[in-house]
Amino acid sequence: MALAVGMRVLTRALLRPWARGLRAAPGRTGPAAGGGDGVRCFRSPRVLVEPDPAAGVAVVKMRNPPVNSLSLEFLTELLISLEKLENDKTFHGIIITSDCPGIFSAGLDLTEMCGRDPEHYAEYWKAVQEMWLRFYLSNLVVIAAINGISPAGGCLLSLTCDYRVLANNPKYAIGLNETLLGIVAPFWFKDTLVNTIGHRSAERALQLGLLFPPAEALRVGVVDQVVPEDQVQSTARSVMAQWLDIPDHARQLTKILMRKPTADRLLTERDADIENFVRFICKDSIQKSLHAYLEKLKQKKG
Ligand SMILES: CCCCCCCCCCC/C=C/C(=O)SCCNC(=O)CCNC(=O)[C@H](O)C(C)(C)COP(=O)(O)OP(=O)(O)OC[C@H]1O[C@@H](n2cnc3c(N)ncnc32)[C@H](O)[C@@H]1OP(=O)(O)O
Repeated sequence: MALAVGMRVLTRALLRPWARGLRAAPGRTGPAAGGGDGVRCFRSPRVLVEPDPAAGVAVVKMRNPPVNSLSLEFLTELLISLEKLENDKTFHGIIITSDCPGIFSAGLDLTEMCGRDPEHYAEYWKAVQEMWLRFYLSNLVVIAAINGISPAGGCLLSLTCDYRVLANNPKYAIGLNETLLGIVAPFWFKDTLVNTIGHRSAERALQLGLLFPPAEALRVGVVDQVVPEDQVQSTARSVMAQWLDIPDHARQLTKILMRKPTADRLLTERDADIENFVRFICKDSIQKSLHAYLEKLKQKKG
Protein backbone atom coordinates (compact mmCIF):
# COMPACT_ATOMS: atom_id res chain seq x y z
CA MET A 1 0.00 0.00 0.00
CA ALA A 2 2.86 2.37 0.89
CA LEU A 3 4.31 1.75 -2.55
CA ALA A 4 1.01 2.54 -4.25
CA VAL A 5 0.59 5.71 -2.21
CA GLY A 6 4.18 6.66 -2.97
CA MET A 7 3.63 6.24 -6.70
CA ARG A 8 0.49 8.39 -6.61
CA VAL A 9 2.31 11.12 -4.70
CA LEU A 10 5.19 10.92 -7.18
CA THR A 11 3.04 11.06 -10.30
CA ARG A 12 0.92 13.84 -8.82
CA ALA A 13 4.06 15.81 -8.03
CA LEU A 14 4.96 15.46 -11.69
CA LEU A 15 1.82 17.26 -12.84
CA ARG A 16 3.10 20.16 -14.85
CA PRO A 17 2.48 23.82 -14.22
CA TRP A 18 0.59 23.96 -17.53
CA ALA A 19 -1.87 21.48 -16.10
CA ARG A 20 -2.17 23.38 -12.84
CA GLY A 21 -2.81 26.62 -14.75
CA LEU A 22 -5.50 25.04 -16.86
CA ARG A 23 -7.14 23.42 -13.87
CA ALA A 24 -7.53 26.82 -12.27
CA ALA A 25 -8.83 28.51 -15.41
CA PRO A 26 -12.54 29.20 -15.07
CA GLY A 27 -14.72 27.89 -17.85
CA ARG A 28 -12.15 25.49 -19.34
CA THR A 29 -13.33 22.50 -17.40
CA GLY A 30 -16.05 22.22 -14.86
CA PRO A 31 -18.52 20.03 -13.14
CA ALA A 32 -21.64 19.16 -15.07
CA ALA A 33 -24.76 17.27 -14.18
CA GLY A 34 -23.95 13.82 -12.92
CA GLY A 35 -27.26 12.61 -11.59
CA GLY A 36 -28.75 12.91 -8.16
CA ASP A 37 -26.31 10.54 -6.50
CA GLY A 38 -23.65 13.13 -5.78
CA VAL A 39 -21.27 11.88 -8.44
CA ARG A 40 -19.96 14.66 -10.62
CA CYS A 41 -19.47 14.37 -14.34
CA PHE A 42 -16.56 16.40 -15.67
CA ARG A 43 -16.52 17.79 -19.15
CA SER A 44 -13.99 19.70 -21.12
CA PRO A 45 -14.12 20.82 -24.74
CA ARG A 46 -12.26 17.76 -26.02
CA VAL A 47 -12.99 15.08 -23.43
CA LEU A 48 -16.41 13.76 -22.55
CA VAL A 49 -16.64 11.72 -19.37
CA GLU A 50 -19.71 9.51 -18.97
CA PRO A 51 -19.83 8.16 -15.41
CA ASP A 52 -21.55 4.97 -14.34
CA PRO A 53 -21.25 5.34 -10.56
CA ALA A 54 -23.13 2.12 -9.81
CA ALA A 55 -20.52 0.14 -11.73
CA GLY A 56 -17.61 2.28 -10.50
CA VAL A 57 -16.71 2.91 -14.15
CA ALA A 58 -16.42 6.01 -16.32
CA VAL A 59 -16.25 6.08 -20.10
CA VAL A 60 -13.78 8.70 -21.32
CA LYS A 61 -14.56 9.74 -24.89
CA MET A 62 -11.93 11.54 -26.90
CA ARG A 63 -13.44 14.20 -29.12
CA ASN A 64 -10.75 16.28 -30.71
CA PRO A 65 -11.96 16.26 -34.31
CA PRO A 66 -11.14 15.56 -37.01
CA VAL A 67 -8.67 12.85 -35.95
CA ASN A 68 -8.12 13.03 -32.15
CA SER A 69 -4.52 14.12 -32.68
CA LEU A 70 -2.83 14.51 -29.32
CA SER A 71 -2.30 18.27 -29.20
CA LEU A 72 -0.97 20.00 -26.10
CA GLU A 73 -4.42 21.22 -25.13
CA PHE A 74 -6.02 17.83 -25.71
CA LEU A 75 -3.33 16.04 -23.67
CA THR A 76 -3.86 18.53 -20.87
CA GLU A 77 -7.59 17.93 -20.83
CA LEU A 78 -7.12 14.17 -20.90
CA LEU A 79 -4.76 14.32 -17.93
CA ILE A 80 -7.06 16.52 -15.93
CA SER A 81 -9.98 14.16 -16.58
CA LEU A 82 -7.88 11.19 -15.51
CA GLU A 83 -6.76 12.93 -12.34
CA LYS A 84 -10.31 13.86 -11.40
CA LEU A 85 -11.49 10.30 -11.86
CA GLU A 86 -8.55 8.93 -9.87
CA ASN A 87 -9.33 11.31 -7.04
CA ASP A 88 -12.99 10.30 -6.93
CA LYS A 89 -13.32 7.16 -4.84
CA THR A 90 -16.47 6.22 -6.79
CA PHE A 91 -14.40 5.09 -9.74
CA HIS A 92 -12.24 2.00 -10.04
CA GLY A 93 -12.01 1.75 -13.80
CA ILE A 94 -12.17 3.80 -16.97
CA ILE A 95 -12.82 2.88 -20.57
CA ILE A 96 -11.08 5.14 -23.04
CA THR A 97 -12.63 5.37 -26.47
CA SER A 98 -13.17 7.78 -29.36
CA ASP A 99 -16.02 10.05 -30.28
CA CYS A 100 -14.53 10.60 -33.78
CA PRO A 101 -15.97 8.03 -36.19
CA GLY A 102 -13.39 5.62 -37.58
CA ILE A 103 -10.46 7.14 -35.73
CA PHE A 104 -9.29 6.23 -32.25
CA SER A 105 -6.38 8.68 -32.37
CA ALA A 106 -4.07 9.81 -35.20
CA GLY A 107 -1.28 9.99 -32.64
CA LEU A 108 0.85 12.93 -31.68
CA ASP A 109 -0.19 16.19 -33.22
CA LEU A 110 2.26 16.82 -36.04
CA THR A 111 1.57 20.55 -35.97
CA GLU A 112 3.00 20.64 -32.41
CA MET A 113 6.26 19.22 -33.77
CA CYS A 114 6.61 21.36 -36.91
CA GLY A 115 7.74 24.95 -37.37
CA ARG A 116 7.69 25.81 -33.65
CA ASP A 117 10.47 26.94 -31.34
CA PRO A 118 12.57 24.70 -29.06
CA GLU A 119 10.71 25.87 -25.93
CA HIS A 120 7.44 24.73 -27.45
CA TYR A 121 8.89 21.35 -28.43
CA ALA A 122 10.15 20.87 -24.85
CA GLU A 123 6.78 21.76 -23.35
CA TYR A 124 4.97 19.50 -25.77
CA TRP A 125 7.27 16.56 -25.18
CA LYS A 126 6.91 16.92 -21.41
CA ALA A 127 3.13 16.68 -21.87
CA VAL A 128 3.51 13.53 -23.97
CA GLN A 129 5.74 12.00 -21.29
CA GLU A 130 3.20 12.97 -18.66
CA MET A 131 0.35 11.34 -20.60
CA TRP A 132 2.34 8.12 -20.83
CA LEU A 133 3.39 8.12 -17.16
CA ARG A 134 -0.04 8.93 -15.79
CA PHE A 135 -1.95 6.44 -17.89
CA TYR A 136 0.68 3.71 -17.60
CA LEU A 137 0.77 3.98 -13.80
CA SER A 138 -2.86 4.80 -13.14
CA ASN A 139 -4.30 3.07 -10.10
CA LEU A 140 -7.55 2.64 -12.04
CA VAL A 141 -8.23 -0.26 -14.37
CA VAL A 142 -7.86 1.31 -17.80
CA ILE A 143 -9.38 -0.42 -20.82
CA ALA A 144 -9.07 0.82 -24.39
CA ALA A 145 -12.15 0.37 -26.56
CA ILE A 146 -10.40 0.99 -29.88
CA ASN A 147 -13.05 2.01 -32.38
CA GLY A 148 -10.84 3.32 -35.15
CA ILE A 149 -7.39 3.58 -36.62
CA SER A 150 -4.67 4.06 -34.03
CA PRO A 151 -1.20 4.82 -35.37
CA ALA A 152 1.93 5.88 -33.44
CA GLY A 153 0.97 8.00 -30.41
CA GLY A 154 -2.57 6.60 -30.65
CA CYS A 155 -1.14 3.12 -30.34
CA LEU A 156 1.06 4.30 -27.46
CA LEU A 157 -1.99 5.56 -25.58
CA SER A 158 -3.66 2.15 -26.09
CA LEU A 159 -0.53 0.37 -24.90
CA THR A 160 -0.66 2.21 -21.59
CA CYS A 161 -4.00 0.54 -20.88
CA ASP A 162 -4.50 -2.72 -19.00
CA TYR A 163 -6.55 -4.31 -21.79
CA ARG A 164 -7.29 -3.48 -25.42
CA VAL A 165 -10.45 -4.35 -27.37
CA LEU A 166 -10.28 -3.55 -31.09
CA ALA A 167 -13.19 -3.29 -33.52
CA ASN A 168 -13.00 -5.82 -36.34
CA ASN A 169 -12.97 -3.42 -39.25
CA PRO A 170 -10.42 -3.89 -42.07
CA LYS A 171 -9.96 -0.10 -42.23
CA TYR A 172 -8.61 0.00 -38.68
CA ALA A 173 -4.97 -0.61 -37.94
CA ILE A 174 -2.77 -0.11 -34.93
CA GLY A 175 0.96 0.12 -34.46
CA LEU A 176 4.02 2.26 -33.86
CA ASN A 177 4.66 3.39 -37.45
CA GLU A 178 7.15 6.17 -36.66
CA THR A 179 9.86 4.90 -39.01
CA LEU A 180 7.50 5.40 -41.96
CA LEU A 181 7.56 9.11 -41.11
CA GLY A 182 11.38 9.09 -40.88
CA ILE A 183 11.26 9.48 -37.11
CA VAL A 184 12.29 7.15 -34.30
CA ALA A 185 10.03 5.84 -31.57
CA PRO A 186 11.70 6.85 -28.27
CA PHE A 187 12.94 4.18 -25.86
CA TRP A 188 9.83 4.31 -23.66
CA PHE A 189 7.50 3.81 -26.64
CA LYS A 190 9.71 0.83 -27.53
CA ASP A 191 9.74 -0.48 -23.95
CA THR A 192 5.94 -0.35 -23.77
CA LEU A 193 5.62 -2.32 -26.99
CA VAL A 194 8.26 -4.87 -25.91
CA ASN A 195 6.39 -5.34 -22.61
CA THR A 196 3.23 -6.03 -24.60
CA ILE A 197 4.31 -8.21 -27.54
CA GLY A 198 7.85 -9.36 -26.71
CA HIS A 199 11.25 -8.34 -28.06
CA ARG A 200 11.36 -10.04 -31.45
CA SER A 201 7.88 -9.01 -32.57
CA ALA A 202 8.51 -5.47 -31.29
CA GLU A 203 11.81 -5.19 -33.13
CA ARG A 204 10.22 -6.23 -36.41
CA ALA A 205 7.16 -4.03 -35.89
CA LEU A 206 9.24 -0.98 -34.96
CA GLN A 207 11.83 -1.25 -37.74
CA LEU A 208 9.19 -1.80 -40.41
CA GLY A 209 6.74 0.70 -38.88
CA LEU A 210 4.03 -1.95 -39.04
CA LEU A 211 0.39 -0.96 -38.71
CA PHE A 212 -1.46 -4.15 -37.85
CA PRO A 213 -5.00 -4.78 -39.12
CA PRO A 214 -7.29 -6.41 -36.54
CA ALA A 215 -6.52 -10.11 -37.09
CA GLU A 216 -2.75 -9.51 -37.11
CA ALA A 217 -2.96 -7.15 -34.15
CA LEU A 218 -4.62 -9.94 -32.20
CA ARG A 219 -2.15 -12.58 -33.39
CA VAL A 220 0.90 -10.52 -32.40
CA GLY A 221 -0.72 -9.39 -29.12
CA VAL A 222 -0.93 -5.63 -29.71
CA VAL A 223 -4.58 -6.02 -28.73
CA ASP A 224 -6.20 -8.57 -26.42
CA GLN A 225 -9.49 -9.02 -28.22
CA VAL A 226 -11.04 -8.27 -31.61
CA VAL A 227 -14.82 -8.06 -31.73
CA PRO A 228 -17.51 -6.85 -34.16
CA GLU A 229 -17.62 -3.07 -34.22
CA ASP A 230 -21.01 -2.85 -32.49
CA GLN A 231 -19.72 -4.95 -29.58
CA VAL A 232 -16.58 -2.96 -28.71
CA GLN A 233 -18.14 -0.96 -25.88
CA SER A 234 -20.14 -3.84 -24.40
CA THR A 235 -17.08 -6.11 -24.52
CA ALA A 236 -15.00 -3.46 -22.77
CA ARG A 237 -17.69 -3.25 -20.09
CA SER A 238 -17.76 -6.98 -19.45
CA VAL A 239 -13.96 -7.23 -19.40
CA MET A 240 -13.98 -4.34 -16.93
CA ALA A 241 -16.38 -6.22 -14.65
CA GLN A 242 -13.96 -9.15 -14.59
CA TRP A 243 -10.99 -6.90 -13.71
CA LEU A 244 -12.98 -5.09 -11.02
CA ASP A 245 -13.74 -8.41 -9.34
CA ILE A 246 -10.09 -8.61 -8.26
CA PRO A 247 -9.32 -6.97 -4.88
CA ASP A 248 -8.23 -3.47 -5.84
CA HIS A 249 -5.14 -3.18 -3.63
CA ALA A 250 -3.71 -6.50 -4.85
CA ARG A 251 -4.35 -5.62 -8.48
CA GLN A 252 -2.91 -2.10 -8.11
CA LEU A 253 0.26 -3.30 -6.41
CA THR A 254 0.73 -5.99 -9.05
CA LYS A 255 0.33 -3.38 -11.78
CA ILE A 256 2.97 -1.19 -10.16
CA LEU A 257 5.26 -4.20 -9.70
CA MET A 258 5.01 -5.00 -13.41
CA ARG A 259 5.27 -1.43 -14.71
CA LYS A 260 7.43 0.54 -12.29
CA PRO A 261 10.83 -0.53 -13.70
CA THR A 262 9.75 0.65 -17.18
CA ALA A 263 8.36 3.93 -15.84
CA ASP A 264 11.45 4.48 -13.68
CA ARG A 265 13.63 4.42 -16.76
CA LEU A 266 11.86 7.46 -18.14
CA LEU A 267 11.56 9.14 -14.74
CA THR A 268 15.31 9.02 -14.23
CA GLU A 269 16.08 10.14 -17.80
CA ARG A 270 13.22 12.53 -18.29
CA ASP A 271 15.17 15.73 -18.87
CA ALA A 272 17.69 14.02 -21.14
CA ASP A 273 14.79 12.54 -23.11
CA ILE A 274 13.32 16.02 -23.59
CA GLU A 275 16.72 17.36 -24.70
CA ASN A 276 17.09 14.47 -27.17
CA PHE A 277 13.64 15.08 -28.56
CA VAL A 278 14.21 18.83 -29.00
CA ARG A 279 17.60 18.25 -30.65
CA PHE A 280 16.13 15.61 -32.96
CA ILE A 281 12.97 17.46 -33.92
CA CYS A 282 14.84 20.73 -34.59
CA LYS A 283 17.00 19.10 -37.26
CA ASP A 284 16.36 20.53 -40.71
CA SER A 285 16.05 17.06 -42.22
CA ILE A 286 13.40 16.01 -39.65
CA GLN A 287 11.46 19.25 -40.04
CA LYS A 288 11.49 18.77 -43.82
CA SER A 289 10.17 15.21 -43.58
CA LEU A 290 7.43 16.20 -41.13
CA HIS A 291 6.39 19.14 -43.33
CA ALA A 292 6.35 16.89 -46.38
CA TYR A 293 4.28 14.29 -44.50
CA LEU A 294 1.75 16.89 -43.36
CA GLU A 295 1.52 18.27 -46.90
CA LYS A 296 0.91 14.76 -48.21
CA LEU A 297 -1.91 14.33 -45.70
CA LYS A 298 -3.49 17.59 -46.82
CA GLN A 299 -3.09 16.87 -50.55
CA LYS A 300 -4.66 13.43 -50.11
CA LYS A 301 -8.03 15.19 -50.06
CA GLY A 302 -7.65 16.36 -53.62
C1 LIG B 1 17.81 9.47 -31.64
C2 LIG B 1 16.49 9.21 -31.01
C3 LIG B 1 15.82 10.47 -30.55
C4 LIG B 1 14.36 10.25 -30.41
C5 LIG B 1 13.67 11.54 -30.38
C6 LIG B 1 12.17 11.43 -30.56
C7 LIG B 1 11.71 11.42 -31.99
C8 LIG B 1 10.30 11.85 -32.18
C9 LIG B 1 9.32 10.80 -31.85
C10 LIG B 1 7.93 11.23 -32.20
C11 LIG B 1 6.97 10.11 -32.08
C12 LIG B 1 5.77 10.40 -32.90
C13 LIG B 1 4.62 9.85 -32.69
C14 LIG B 1 3.41 10.18 -33.48
O1 LIG B 1 2.32 9.87 -33.08
S1 LIG B 1 3.56 11.07 -34.94
C15 LIG B 1 1.95 11.05 -35.69
C16 LIG B 1 1.74 9.77 -36.41
N1 LIG B 1 0.43 9.75 -37.02
C17 LIG B 1 0.20 9.42 -38.27
O2 LIG B 1 1.10 9.10 -39.03
C18 LIG B 1 -1.23 9.52 -38.74
C19 LIG B 1 -1.40 10.58 -39.75
N2 LIG B 1 -2.79 10.69 -40.17
C20 LIG B 1 -3.39 9.82 -41.00
O3 LIG B 1 -2.82 8.87 -41.46
C21 LIG B 1 -4.81 10.11 -41.36
O4 LIG B 1 -5.08 11.44 -41.05
C22 LIG B 1 -5.81 9.20 -40.63
C23 LIG B 1 -5.73 7.80 -41.22
C24 LIG B 1 -5.60 9.20 -39.13
C25 LIG B 1 -7.25 9.76 -40.90
O5 LIG B 1 -7.46 9.85 -42.29
P1 LIG B 1 -8.67 10.75 -42.84
O6 LIG B 1 -8.68 10.58 -44.32
O7 LIG B 1 -9.91 10.45 -42.09
O8 LIG B 1 -8.30 12.24 -42.41
P2 LIG B 1 -7.21 13.19 -43.09
O9 LIG B 1 -5.97 12.46 -43.40
O10 LIG B 1 -7.85 13.93 -44.21
O11 LIG B 1 -6.89 14.19 -41.90
C26 LIG B 1 -7.81 15.19 -41.51
C27 LIG B 1 -7.04 16.39 -41.03
O12 LIG B 1 -6.27 15.99 -39.86
C28 LIG B 1 -4.90 16.30 -40.08
N3 LIG B 1 -4.09 15.30 -39.38
C29 LIG B 1 -4.11 13.98 -39.54
N4 LIG B 1 -3.27 13.37 -38.69
C30 LIG B 1 -2.69 14.36 -37.97
C31 LIG B 1 -1.74 14.37 -36.92
N5 LIG B 1 -1.18 13.25 -36.42
N6 LIG B 1 -1.38 15.55 -36.41
C32 LIG B 1 -1.90 16.70 -36.87
N7 LIG B 1 -2.84 16.75 -37.88
C33 LIG B 1 -3.21 15.59 -38.39
C34 LIG B 1 -4.73 16.22 -41.59
O13 LIG B 1 -3.58 16.93 -42.00
C35 LIG B 1 -6.00 16.86 -42.06
O14 LIG B 1 -5.85 18.26 -41.90
P3 LIG B 1 -6.59 19.31 -42.87
O15 LIG B 1 -8.05 19.09 -42.64
O16 LIG B 1 -6.10 20.63 -42.44
O17 LIG B 1 -6.16 18.95 -44.27
